[in-house]
Amino acid sequence: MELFFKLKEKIKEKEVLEPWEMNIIDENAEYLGVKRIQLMENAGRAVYEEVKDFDGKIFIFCGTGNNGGDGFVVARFLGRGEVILLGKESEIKSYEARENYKILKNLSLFGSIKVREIKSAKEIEDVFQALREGKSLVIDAMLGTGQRGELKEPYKSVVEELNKIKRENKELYIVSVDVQTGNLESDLTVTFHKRKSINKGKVIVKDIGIPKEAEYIVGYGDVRALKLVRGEHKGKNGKVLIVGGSKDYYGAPILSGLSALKVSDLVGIFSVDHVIRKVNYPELITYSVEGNYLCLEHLDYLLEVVKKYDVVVLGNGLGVNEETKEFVNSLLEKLNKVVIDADAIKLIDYENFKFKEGYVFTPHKKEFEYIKFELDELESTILLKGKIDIIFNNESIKINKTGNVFLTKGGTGDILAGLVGGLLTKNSSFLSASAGAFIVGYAGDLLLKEKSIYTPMEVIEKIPEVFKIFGV
Ligand SMILES: NC(=O)C1=CN([C@@H]2O[C@H](COP(=O)(O)OP(=O)(O)OC[C@H]3O[C@@H](n4cnc5c(N)ncnc54)[C@H](O)[C@@H]3O)[C@@H](O)[C@H]2O)[C@@H](O)CC1
Ligand SMILES: [K+]
Repeated sequence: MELFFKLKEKIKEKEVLEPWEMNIIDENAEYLGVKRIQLMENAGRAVYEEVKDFDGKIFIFCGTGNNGGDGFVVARFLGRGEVILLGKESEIKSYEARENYKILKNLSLFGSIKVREIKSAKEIEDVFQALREGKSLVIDAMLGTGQRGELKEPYKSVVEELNKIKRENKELYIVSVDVQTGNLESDLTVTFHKRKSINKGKVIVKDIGIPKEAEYIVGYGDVRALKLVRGEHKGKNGKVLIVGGSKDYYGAPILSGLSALKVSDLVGIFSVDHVIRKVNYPELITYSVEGNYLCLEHLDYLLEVVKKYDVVVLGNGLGVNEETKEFVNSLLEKLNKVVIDADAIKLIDYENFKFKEGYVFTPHKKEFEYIKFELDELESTILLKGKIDIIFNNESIKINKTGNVFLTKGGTGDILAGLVGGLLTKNSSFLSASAGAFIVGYAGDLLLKEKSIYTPMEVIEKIPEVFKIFGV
């Protein structure tokens, strides 16, 4: 942890977050044990505090996601107003939002709070009419950080109509919860934790009890943020080429390859024939060259093969010969997306090396000492493996605490490198490294609950279960 604190001090804290980054932080706050319903309560209350003195009509427009959930809480605190749910109760997505909606329905018996469910904007012409005249407040709890792409109906028409009315009636105030829905022209946005990149106009940032630590821990938020196609639609993931192995080591590249297969459509292994002869998995495509170690004379063929792949995983079982060193350095000059593991880390000529953004280094403590870098120029991501893994680059840093002592055995590093390679085909270096470390550690933790000893192959076979647990 000492190194983590040292690095963290030098990496500038983010002032503004992308919506997807905030989604990860929300989920990782939950991973740390902060209940989502607590955060929703605080979020709703924070908005209420800003609007409680309003003395006109109040309409609370709520979506079926958690932004809508915040809106339900605002309504409860206000104790009055008309809640318009853009959808049906059965479409409310989370347990937390549903619970808060149920409360409103109970309260609506007493009449101060009204609740309506709509399918289309046409059904609330009377509401729009009421908004055209006199003083009123609209709480926009339609969509939050989960909104993607163009607005769909009924959101699109509701936002268009509200914008139109807003231009006609100067006494209509619109307050957005967390972020504006689409291009809604709100007067104020009350956002949570930190400012979001999509916030526009006047913004107030409110603390809702998300701990700062949630920004620095890897959790299932990272796993769920992955772009990864699973199940029957598989075929849209990437292609990974494992480059490693030598006359002395053949197991390492095979483990990397089998692990990469769990998240990729196609995995190839490029190695010396001694290794390729041992690959008896038909799922792995093989490219064989003569010799004991990979060296410069194999480079032209490799560069031809590489064209068919998205990511290279380089290093496992390569050996540390002088001729392999030239091979590694010449190869890296030509490649942009590479997981650099094991021996490759030791072979890089750091004096003449560019830390490209698409590189992920996966050293353990000893290998880490070889890497010579200036932190502010470090565009590549380093995943330093240990009891607690540290994942960092010049912009971000996190720690991962999944995993147990049995994962320090041979083989696990190869599995991690292969998995990160598979993820890197479609995801950023930092997210691939973070989620990869979490998944392999978690797979090991699941196994440890079942038995006292387990093998690397069992870790690989556990990977799909980890995805299933976290709904990926
Ligand atoms: N996750 C958490 O821990 C917390 C979340 N909070 C609130 O939850 C919000 C995020 O919640 P969600 O992730 O549920 O996201 P949203 O509330 O933004 O809802 C996302 C849903 O809306 C739909 N949608 C997405 N894009 C759309 C589009 N273009 N047109 C129409 N519908 C669209 C999709 O069905 C998607 O599932 C935050 O902005 C914040 O307000 C707060 O309650 C604080 C705690
Ligand atoms: K909103």
